[in-house]
Amino acid sequence: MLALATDFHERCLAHPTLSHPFAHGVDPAHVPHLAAYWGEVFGGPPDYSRSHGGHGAMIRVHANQCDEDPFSAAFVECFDAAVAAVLPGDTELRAVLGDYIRAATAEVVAYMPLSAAGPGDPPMPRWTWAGRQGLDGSVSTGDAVTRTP
Ligand code: HEM
Repeated sequence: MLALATDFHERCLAHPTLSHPFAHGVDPAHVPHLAAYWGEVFGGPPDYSRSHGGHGAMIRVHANQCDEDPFSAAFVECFDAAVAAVLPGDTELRAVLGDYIRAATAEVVAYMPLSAAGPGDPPMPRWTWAGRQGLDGSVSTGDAVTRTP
């Protein structure tokens, strides 16, 4: 997760669209925070929830920033490229990570408008080989349910 977050963040800083939100200067702990967040989403220890306020805090970092979304496509593009550069060339892994980042980006962007209501205290999303895991343990993301857990 640290390797993925490091590669991904370098791509964001180098991207003509994504460099702007980071131009004010970035917390040096951003990459480890991102790695901890993704680690928790993919079944690792709940470090981000314990130490950084959980999913709601992550959403709030991005909330009420702007009414337009110039970022989603670039964010997904950088993530897909980082996955290809850092993780094994496994088709199923790439597919489920691709599903994940598109869903996660859509959620973050939904809170970006200046007038958007806050997220409250949502649970950390959990993703497995079978896609997003529901609070009741069910899974749901289109064809992802056919994958071997
Ligand atoms: C949609 C485009 C997005 C943009 C432009 C964006 C930009 C940013 C920026 C500027 C920061 C603050 C960095 C700092 O100063 O420390 C940040 C923090 C963060 N972002 Fe994003 N982000 C986006 C989407 C996402 C998504 C989809 C996720 C999760 C999948 C995410 C996870 C995080 C996390 C975990 C942090 C660190 C928060 C902390 O320090 O606790 N971001 N993001």
